[in-house]
Amino acid sequence: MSLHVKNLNLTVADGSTSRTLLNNISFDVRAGEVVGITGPSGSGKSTLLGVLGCLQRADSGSAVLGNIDLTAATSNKESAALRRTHLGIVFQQPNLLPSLKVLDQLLLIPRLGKILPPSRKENAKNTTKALDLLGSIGLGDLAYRKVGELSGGQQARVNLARALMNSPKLLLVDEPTAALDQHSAAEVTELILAMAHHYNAPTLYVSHDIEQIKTLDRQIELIDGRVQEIPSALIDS
Ligand SMILES: Nc1ncnc2c1ncn2[C@@H]1O[C@H](COP(=O)(O)OP(=O)(O)OP(=O)(O)O)[C@@H](O)[C@H]1O
Repeated sequence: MSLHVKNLNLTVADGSTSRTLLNNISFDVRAGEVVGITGPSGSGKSTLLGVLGCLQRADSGSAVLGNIDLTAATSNKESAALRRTHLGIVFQQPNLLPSLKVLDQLLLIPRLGKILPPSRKENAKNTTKALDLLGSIGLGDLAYRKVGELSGGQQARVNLARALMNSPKLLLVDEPTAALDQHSAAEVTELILAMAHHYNAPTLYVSHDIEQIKTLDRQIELIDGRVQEIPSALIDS
């Protein structure tokens, strides 16, 4: 399914005046397409991801994923349910639990929002899924290692695998490579592209790292909360 963002606006109070963070933002992302979002610091990139990730509400406009309106949630509970069922979010700070094994870190995801522990059958199914996922991102051998013992690049992969545990229909990625060297950054970006294509999930990838952004399917620039789309010919030059 594709993402259609239409006329998103968000203005917040800023002392005695107000500040427009999102200014009539409209764009589409096709299923499986990875769109890089660049722009100066403070231009609204993380705010946009926050609105699409149901972490923040826009004042007006819509973001429709397939036939699901991500901006329609009216309570935190509804927003959390949308995130659990439809969204994969990769934050810059993974906030992984260092003492947990990699596999157990992933198995926390299907438990979110549930009171009862999973049945034996559910647990077996989730474990198979998590191990498959870890295998597909090159961490199969580390499933039983503690997260805190992994390198930064490996933790970034766990962060991605965790976001994919619910087979998201939209993937939102905020500065996934900021703490990585160029080699690890390129590997993580390649994986994000591969996974977005594999899950056919429209993906937004916010970054200041122009080397990584250049490898994505398309690029959008935000300036003062407004979209400026860059034609691919310019990205190549
Ligand atoms: N709730 C809020 N109230 C007031 N100002 C806010 C609020 N949320 C964000 N801002 C401000 O809005 C601007 C946009 O923030 P945002 O984090 O979206 O920018 P960004 O483009 O992601 O920046 P960076 O590249 O530095 O991460 C910033 O100046 C920020 O301080």
